[in-house]
Amino acid sequence: MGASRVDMKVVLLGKEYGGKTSLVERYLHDRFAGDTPYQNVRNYNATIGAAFGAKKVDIGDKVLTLGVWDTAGSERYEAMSRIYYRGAKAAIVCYDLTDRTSFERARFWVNELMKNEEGCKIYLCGTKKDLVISDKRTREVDYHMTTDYAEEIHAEVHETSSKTGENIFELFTKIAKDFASNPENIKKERDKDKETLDLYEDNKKKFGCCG
Ligand SMILES: Nc1nc2c(ncn2[C@@H]2O[C@H](COP(=O)(O)OP(=O)(O)OP(=O)(O)O)[C@@H](O)[C@H]2O)c(=O)[nH]1
Repeated sequence: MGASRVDMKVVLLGKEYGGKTSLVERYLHDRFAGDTPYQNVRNYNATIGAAFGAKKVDIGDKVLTLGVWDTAGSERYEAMSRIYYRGAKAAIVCYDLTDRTSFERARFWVNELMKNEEGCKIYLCGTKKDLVISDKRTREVDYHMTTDYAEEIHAEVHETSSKTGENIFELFTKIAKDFASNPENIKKERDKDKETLDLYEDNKKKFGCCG
């Protein structure tokens, strides 16, 4: 595997202020910007356009490189987010457990994906779990409602906290394992490797060298 190759594309979608960037930051860099004083409800760093990061995941018998696209939740960037989910093998559709309306937005993205991106596996992700554990009254999205919906759309539900790190590593590892266990993906990987090898052999024959 080439050093810079990404094995699978993962995209994050969901309402603004829903916790996508924090999830990615916790996963890629093990940090939480919400701890800094300038981060508050009125003045958080909203994503503009989209951001990209990559990380290697060891899933036991192999190591995969995940390319993670964090999209902007603002509806102003909706058209742009559509560009970013193209070709994604997994989508983490985020909703904020303390904001009922964010689940409506999650349903919107699920419909989009089901219509346009057949090969993309959907992971529903309820964010900010620490807030609903410390103060149960703040929960606005019922867990059983989300699992019923997930069953309907053949997705799964993960509830995470970027503040504490709960379930985040597990979520991305599950995504990588699901990808690797799908024979379709393995076949595509083999075809890709074969193409590279064929090109290498062709070049060797043509130029008598190996580039
Ligand atoms: N307590 C707590 N706060 C969180 C958590 N995740 C995110 N936040 C806070 O929620 C706010 C929004 O988080 P972001 O990660 O920027 O949300 P986003 O979905 O990327 O927002 P957009 O860029 O607008 O799409 C920030 O103030 C975060 O600090 C969490 O797990 N727990």
